[in-house]
Amino acid sequence: MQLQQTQQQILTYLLCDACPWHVQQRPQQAPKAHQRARTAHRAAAALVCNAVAGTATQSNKTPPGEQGKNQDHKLFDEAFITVRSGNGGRGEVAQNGKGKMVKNYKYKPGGNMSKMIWLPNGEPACGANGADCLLVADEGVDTLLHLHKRRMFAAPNGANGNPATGSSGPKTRHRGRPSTPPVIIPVPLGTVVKKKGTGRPLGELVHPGQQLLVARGGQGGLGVTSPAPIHRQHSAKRAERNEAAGAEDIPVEDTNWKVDAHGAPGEELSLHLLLRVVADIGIVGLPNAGKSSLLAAMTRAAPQVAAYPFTTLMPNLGVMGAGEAALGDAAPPVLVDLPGLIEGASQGRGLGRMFLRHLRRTRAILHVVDGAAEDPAWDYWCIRSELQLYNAEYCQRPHIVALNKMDLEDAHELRDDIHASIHKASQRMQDEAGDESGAAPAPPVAVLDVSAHSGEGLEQLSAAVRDLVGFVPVSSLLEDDLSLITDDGQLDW
Ligand SMILES: Nc1nc2c(ncn2[C@@H]2O[C@H](COP(=O)(O)OP(=O)(O)OP(=O)(O)O)[C@@H](O)[C@H]2O)c(=O)[nH]1
Ligand SMILES: [Mg+2]
Repeated sequence: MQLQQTQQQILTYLLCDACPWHVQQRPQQAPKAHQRARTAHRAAAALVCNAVAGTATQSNKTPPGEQGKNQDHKLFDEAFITVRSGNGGRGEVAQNGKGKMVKNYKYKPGGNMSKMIWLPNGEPACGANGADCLLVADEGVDTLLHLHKRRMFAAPNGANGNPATGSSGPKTRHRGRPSTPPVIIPVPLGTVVKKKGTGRPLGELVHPGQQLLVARGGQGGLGVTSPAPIHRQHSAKRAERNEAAGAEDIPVEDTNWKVDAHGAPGEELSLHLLLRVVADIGIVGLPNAGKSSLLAAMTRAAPQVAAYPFTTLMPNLGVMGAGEAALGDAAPPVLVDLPGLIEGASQGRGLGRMFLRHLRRTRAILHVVDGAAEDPAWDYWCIRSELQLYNAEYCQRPHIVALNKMDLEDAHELRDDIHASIHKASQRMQDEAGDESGAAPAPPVAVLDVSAHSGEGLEQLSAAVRDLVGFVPVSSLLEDDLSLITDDGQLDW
């Protein structure tokens, strides 16, 4: 209280006319300069007050509550970058069609070879095409975070046709247009690329190794030869004739042939990249239900696990059966562990809406419920309602309920009751949706007792997940289903 009063007194003094600094900084003639000085003076006053109060001045850019916090979870699925492809290299400009006399390095005294030989000029060399900029779907990249560190990607220019004109490219001549290696920007699977500003979708990368050419390198210039000297003689003679006849000669110099040697410029554009994770199964549940623990137990993924809510802040991907012998022809199911959802998630509470959109490309859902919670059926109902509110289609996808932490005694004893109440909650949701004549949410395909710690029920769960993935026909997983870009070129977000 005392401190606040002192602060207030200092501020009042510094802003009043009695403050000598303030009076000095008040020139009568320049109102704008005075305004600037006054703003600076106020800032200085606030600084002094804060220094007296012992509080550090906080940057305006970061909200006070978020200082020092890791903001990766807000940035991982969106990035803005600028790409620039290389300019085409200059084509070689040969000065005349004649060759030149050069030393014959095979000459030997006493032999029948001449010391100098005539070397005809070769075809002038073309410039190389500028390098392209490509986005490539890379399985080793999970997020767009790396694109926040580097936002500008400029590809190198093509080499000039004539190595003597300072080009750093290939030194071979007359061998066609050499190519310049492209700049490759790795992005995670499921990245949608839009043009910044217009929002026009340029494409999306959903399959490993898929490439999207976002900026094409400029074409290299052509190798050209200057017009033969005879043409120059003609124009000189014409000028002489005109002069003798007293007519004005307008020299017409044809320089167009040089234009062909110029390389085309590259292009530059700004891109908006958005990520929607590509996975077969989305793992959802309340915080601390054991979603990450189950992912770690079922796959080789090593997500962070801790006994506090919101340990997971970004989706974690895991591949079931990675490294095991190939299971027939079917691709191993990919699981994505999403951050915990809470009541009101569909309205944006917790990390809600930020992550619910990552279920967009999943085929089925693994709903993890903490079996040792106070009311597991309510937990189940709460998350199902949020999914229904966010996107009713999510609730129509097939889902498995994994009752986790069944190694704990409380949960084990009540398992039958929990099963019954979960089925009841599911039935209630279907009835409610039926009353409102909306699309009915699907009942659970299976309710399984598991424990990520003891390993109980994990085999059955893995088998059920595989069956579930097989249950959605592979043909429906073709590009059309994964694509967020509709046939008329719009983004179905
Ligand atoms: N006893 C027991 N504890 C478990 C089991 N599975 C997870 N836990 C514990 O539950 C706590 C939460 O586990 P997490 O896997 O981090 O839970 P989560 O659902 O990913 O949590 P968030 O990422 O915060 O949403 C940790 O302390 C785990 O050790 C289980 O099967 N049995
Ligand atoms: Mg987690």
